[in-house]
Amino acid sequence: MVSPNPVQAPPHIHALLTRLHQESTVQEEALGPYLTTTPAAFDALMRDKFIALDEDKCRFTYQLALATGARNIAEVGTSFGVSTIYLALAVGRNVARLGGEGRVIATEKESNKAARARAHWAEAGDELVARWIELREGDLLETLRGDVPLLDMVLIDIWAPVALPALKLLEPRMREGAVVLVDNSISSAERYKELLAHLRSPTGGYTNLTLPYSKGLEMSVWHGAATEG
Ligand SMILES: C[S@@+](CC[C@H](N)C(=O)[O-])C[C@H]1O[C@@H](n2cnc3c(N)ncnc32)[C@H](O)[C@@H]1O
Repeated sequence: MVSPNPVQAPPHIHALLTRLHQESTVQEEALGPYLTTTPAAFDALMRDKFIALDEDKCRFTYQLALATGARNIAEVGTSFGVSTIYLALAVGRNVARLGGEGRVIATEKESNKAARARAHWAEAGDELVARWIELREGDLLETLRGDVPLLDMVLIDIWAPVALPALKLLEPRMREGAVVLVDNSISSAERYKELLAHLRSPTGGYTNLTLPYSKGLEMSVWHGAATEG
């Protein structure tokens, strides 16, 4: 028996998510292994690509956000905003259940991608999705420097060189027990090796597990202490 979709949302949001995942999958299959010479060439190649988090991983992320009551989530790498929709749906439900405030801090450096993401969130609707998202446009190593609430969850779905610096930037704002998810921790283990070494170090402040999704999904729990500010 196939497991039902855990995501609770009206039909137009399910239709949107199905369409966006399909577009992303078709693009990635056409892309093949992407080897480019320079970071600039890589950025140019990726400027019109989704590279969305896989649908099953998005559903897991949504479930995890509900289970942990996550109300403040940082998304490191937003692109056209697919995984963001799942995070926003979960944050909205958690705020309705637990009270208080909550938001998904989304991050995207490409302005065309940020515009497409905003259009997708508008299509999903303000009530359930758009109102829960604060998109920070620009290099996230700058945009995440200030005004970060105490975080319950961090989703890292980003080009490898930015991943560890982004996590280190956010660690002082992560609550004890915050969950960090990193996509492609098996397939990109070499590119992510510094990040994974940090997450897996016995003295790094995390307990860590590699989830056996296609290409891997790293799930780490932070046991360090957030600092004020
Ligand atoms: C793998 S995609 C994110 C996919 C998204 N999580 C989803 O499921 O739809 C990574 C995105 O991070 C963006 N990015 C890469 N480096 C960045 C940086 N330094 N600051 C902000 N965004 C960056 C890229 O432009 C790209 O759109």
